[in-house]
Amino acid sequence: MKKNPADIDDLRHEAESLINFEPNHLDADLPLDLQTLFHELNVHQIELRMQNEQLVEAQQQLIASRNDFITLFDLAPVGFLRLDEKGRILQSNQTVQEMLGKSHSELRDKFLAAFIHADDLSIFNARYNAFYKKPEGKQIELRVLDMHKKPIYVELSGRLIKKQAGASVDFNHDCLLVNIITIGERKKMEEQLKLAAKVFEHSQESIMITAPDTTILKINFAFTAVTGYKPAEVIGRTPKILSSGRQSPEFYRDMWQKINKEGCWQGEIWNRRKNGDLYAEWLSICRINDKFGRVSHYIGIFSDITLRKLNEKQIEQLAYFDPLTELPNRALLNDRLKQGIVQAVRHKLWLSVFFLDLDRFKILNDTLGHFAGDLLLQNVAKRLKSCVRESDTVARFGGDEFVILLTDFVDEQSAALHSAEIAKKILDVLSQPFDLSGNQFITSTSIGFTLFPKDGSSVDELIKNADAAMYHAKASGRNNYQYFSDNMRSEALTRSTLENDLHHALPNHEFIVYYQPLIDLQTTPNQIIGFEALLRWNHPRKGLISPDDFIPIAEETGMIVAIGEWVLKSACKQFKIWRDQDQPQLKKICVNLSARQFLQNDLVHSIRQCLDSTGLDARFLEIEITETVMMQHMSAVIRILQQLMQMGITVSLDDFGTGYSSLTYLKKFPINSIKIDRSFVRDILNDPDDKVIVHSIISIARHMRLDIIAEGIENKEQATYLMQAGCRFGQGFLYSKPLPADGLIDLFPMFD
Ligand SMILES: Nc1nc2c(ncn2[C@@H]2O[C@H](COP(=O)(O)O[C@H]3[C@@H](O)[C@H](n4cnc5c(=O)[nH]c(N)nc54)O[C@@H]3COP(=O)(O)O)[C@@H](O)[C@H]2O)c(=O)[nH]1
Repeated sequence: MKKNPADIDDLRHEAESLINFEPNHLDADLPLDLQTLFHELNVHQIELRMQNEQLVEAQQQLIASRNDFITLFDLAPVGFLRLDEKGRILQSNQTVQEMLGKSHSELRDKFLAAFIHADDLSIFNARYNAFYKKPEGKQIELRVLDMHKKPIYVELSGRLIKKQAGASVDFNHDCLLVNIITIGERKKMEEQLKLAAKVFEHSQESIMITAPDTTILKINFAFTAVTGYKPAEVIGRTPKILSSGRQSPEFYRDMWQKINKEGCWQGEIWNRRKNGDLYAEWLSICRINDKFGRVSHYIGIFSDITLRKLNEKQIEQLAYFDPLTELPNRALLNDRLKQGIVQAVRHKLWLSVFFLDLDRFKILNDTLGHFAGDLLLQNVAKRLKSCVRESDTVARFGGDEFVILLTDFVDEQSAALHSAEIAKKILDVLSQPFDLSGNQFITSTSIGFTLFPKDGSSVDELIKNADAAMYHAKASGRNNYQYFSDNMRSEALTRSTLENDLHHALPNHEFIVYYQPLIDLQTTPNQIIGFEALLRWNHPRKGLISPDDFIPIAEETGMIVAIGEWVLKSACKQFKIWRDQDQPQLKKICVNLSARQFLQNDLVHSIRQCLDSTGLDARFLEIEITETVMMQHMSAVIRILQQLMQMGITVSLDDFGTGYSSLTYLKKFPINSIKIDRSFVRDILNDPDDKVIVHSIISIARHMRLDIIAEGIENKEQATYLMQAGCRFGQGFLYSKPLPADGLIDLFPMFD
């Protein structure tokens, strides 16, 4: 029976009182020996009883602690297995049993291998022996299978238990106590960390991780590739090592303010590589907080955008700058003008727009070549820039045309005054000789300028008006400047109305082709050998408009291509009708082609198509071109003319004598006839110069075996003179004004 602590204390007191026994207290009847013996017996008995009580107590404690241990062993949050040398399970705790979904008896004497995932068995088998013998410091990671054969990641660690002397059957031999913990979460974390590490290392973006004080803790490969710095060279230092000095302290202050306020910042930054080169990076910096909301790290991620920036710059350069002169081109000029207008409106300021055209630039190009022409344009660009402020814009508008934008004038008077001064300066500077690779060249320029807001409110209007003023400068003898006037405004208005109306003329069938007969002067009576097709515009409000008034607009706007095609087709069709009316003396129909038509890609193809569709034989068609057309696009024109000639078409050179009239050109160009301009015919009877010119032209043409046609013959005397001078063909009011096709029938007997 278990004594409670109070009983034990009683006994202990009883024993102590006996131990302290003194003989004079004992029963005097008993001999002293006996009394002593009796006393000792009592003491002994009490001691025995005490020992027994203590033993019982110790046994009870042992059982309790064994039970406690078993509870602890079973319910420990980690699994325990006792394995023998072969890996057989000797004992398992409840945690393992629950993990594997097996009872103790189902596990007992089974090999642990039976519960391991097939793919991990080889690891276990290969390592168990060594693990058993010396488990210290070793772990085996593998997957065991639960009751549903689902793999669970576990880590085994162990301790060898040597057999104990006097141990129970279970422990009378060596065994391995294996500790099993599930590591599924840890594995997941490890996988994620591995993945993150791989992403970090192999990222194309450069990454740098810093401590809260911006000390660099880690960088990746891409960081080294971009900056040239290896980890050992930057870890422990701050990103200042990359600083280029290009960003201001305010820039960095704003950047850090944003990071600390919003958590992230991104933007473009210029830094310096280890080799000293500057580079541009697109950088994002993010603040990483710990669970208490304090900064734990900063992560900087950047990519090198230097090449992209260079490309962008080149593209921008190409898109907005003229490659030859490096001046802003039309697109940038438009942009600057728009901005200038906005600013001027906002601050009530005035602008001035100059339009410049070099005088006789084409002559230089043709005489000294394109290289010299390019050099001149480059030098002109430099000189123009030297005449204005840095904030003004000098742009190349195209060819030999420049536009200058002057800004920030406080009122009209100062704008007009300064513009006039600058115009004079430009005229002076550009009239100084240019040294073009050793060749001295003198040029001049014609300038027109216009003011905002007085003379125009839009970019187009301002340029158009400045251009109109420039034309007036040219017309006033070149090498001067003109300020856009109200007269010019009404001219510009008329022009823009006409341009607008011209767009509708073709679809509204407002064009008519007139024909002027070509006469053989040497036949009696003079025979009509063909016609020149001359376009008329029957404007709905203004009536008949001369081609001189609308052909230049059609040229500039490009409408001439469609209009020219229509004229060609109408003329060919009409001439075919006349030919089919049994008129064998009709040998040619002449059609004027303008410069712009020569620039279209498929001119030859379109002429061929026209002949095919009208059925007119190519030998009846004559193309008229002016010297100006020939000069502007020389090689292209020669090529096209050759192709036309191969088709059987003839070519005549119109307005001869009014342009450059270089004899070299005459030799170069494939032509069949020359037309003497009517300005020489008009005064031929009275003006000795005109006589000389006409005689010279006829003589040249004869030598070159070219036909000669004199234009603008208005009286018989002129006709007789020309005929006697050797001119075979002519046209003019003497014979007929240009008329519509049906008007010609009544005039000439051959049509009867
Ligand atoms: N690209 C194209 N140009 C064309 C076309 N149609 C005409 N034009 C060109 O327009 C210019 C003006 O032509 P137009 O007003 O028709 O004048 C022609 C004649 O009317 C005029 N002429 C003819 N005889 C006389 C005369 O005795 N006296 C006098 N004062 N004028 C006369 O000459 C013009 C013919 O010019 P040309 O072409 O040089 O032979 C003119 O340059 C036309 O070329 C077209 O469809 N496309």
